[in-house]
Amino acid sequence: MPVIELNHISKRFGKFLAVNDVSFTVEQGEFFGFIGPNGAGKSTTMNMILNFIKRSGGEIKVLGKNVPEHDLEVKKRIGYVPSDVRFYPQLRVQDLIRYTLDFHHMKGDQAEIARYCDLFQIDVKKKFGNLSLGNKKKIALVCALVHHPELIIMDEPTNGLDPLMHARLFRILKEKQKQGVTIFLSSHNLKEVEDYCSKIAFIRSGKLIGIEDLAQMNKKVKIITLKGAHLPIEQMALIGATCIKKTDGEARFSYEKNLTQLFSTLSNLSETLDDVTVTNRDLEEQFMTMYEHQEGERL
Ligand SMILES: Nc1ncnc2c1ncn2[C@@H]1O[C@H](COP(=O)(O)OP(=O)(O)OP(=O)(O)O)[C@@H](O)[C@H]1O
Repeated sequence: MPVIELNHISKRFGKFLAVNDVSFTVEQGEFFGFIGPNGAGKSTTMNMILNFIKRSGGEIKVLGKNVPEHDLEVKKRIGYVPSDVRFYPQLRVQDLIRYTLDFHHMKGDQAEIARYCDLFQIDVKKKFGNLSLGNKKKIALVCALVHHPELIIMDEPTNGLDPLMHARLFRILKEKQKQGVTIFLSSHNLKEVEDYCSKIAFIRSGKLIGIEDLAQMNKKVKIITLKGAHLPIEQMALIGATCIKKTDGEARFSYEKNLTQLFSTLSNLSETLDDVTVTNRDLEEQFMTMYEHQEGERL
């Protein structure tokens, strides 16, 4: 069952088209990544999914319900972690957690809350305004979890978290996913997206430029590195090498075709090469390939 359905959604700020005809679907239980460079339209898209801002066009369904018609009903079933966490600074953490539960008309599972606070090393007596950036983020994470949401939407959730807290957060998220919770993660930390997401949507200048199944994506494209005094760049380009980068004594390129042809060409050149390595393309390579040469880049 789809948990998020975006159909040709767009958002204009005056004349500026921040999100342009974006459509995709997130299925129940998926760990879904949403990535793109700064200003690509990620937060704007999430703000429309959450009905924090009105869309200019298109249709949105969350948990099978039309947004904004079922706004409150849908919001009660979502946990949200904003990139910039803002709560009333005078409130103590324990009160923030209580107010979150009140909003959801829930008492909350005290043992579970204690476990989260313990895992994230949270002092519930402290005032929110006195917390560090990472500790503020942890409060937002706990508030996004305590009401047992069916969908968790996170905008840069690990910004400010130390590596231990980072690992603990993803342990909790994996547990949630096993229970059938859907996780929508927008992050510039490509390693975490690669480690945890199974599907990724790529956005650029407001437009969706691809949706990839991560397991397929990484196997499909190989990254080849050649070392040697005379590098056969022209021959490689002729047999289908792309994104060729050459530095002194080293050439690196992407290769999507049949490896047999590559290896047979390289074996004829073996005397001029010192080393050849073949690896699966990782998400960072994919990101660089997709975004390095943006046409009409907007700033
Ligand atoms: N309220 C607004 N008024 C005018 N322009 C806006 C508004 N909100 C966002 N924008 C613009 O829309 C574009 C998309 O912004 P958005 O915050 O969605 O990007 P993002 O992909 O989340 O970027 P980042 O990775 O830097 O957080 C940007 O050019 C931004 O300046």
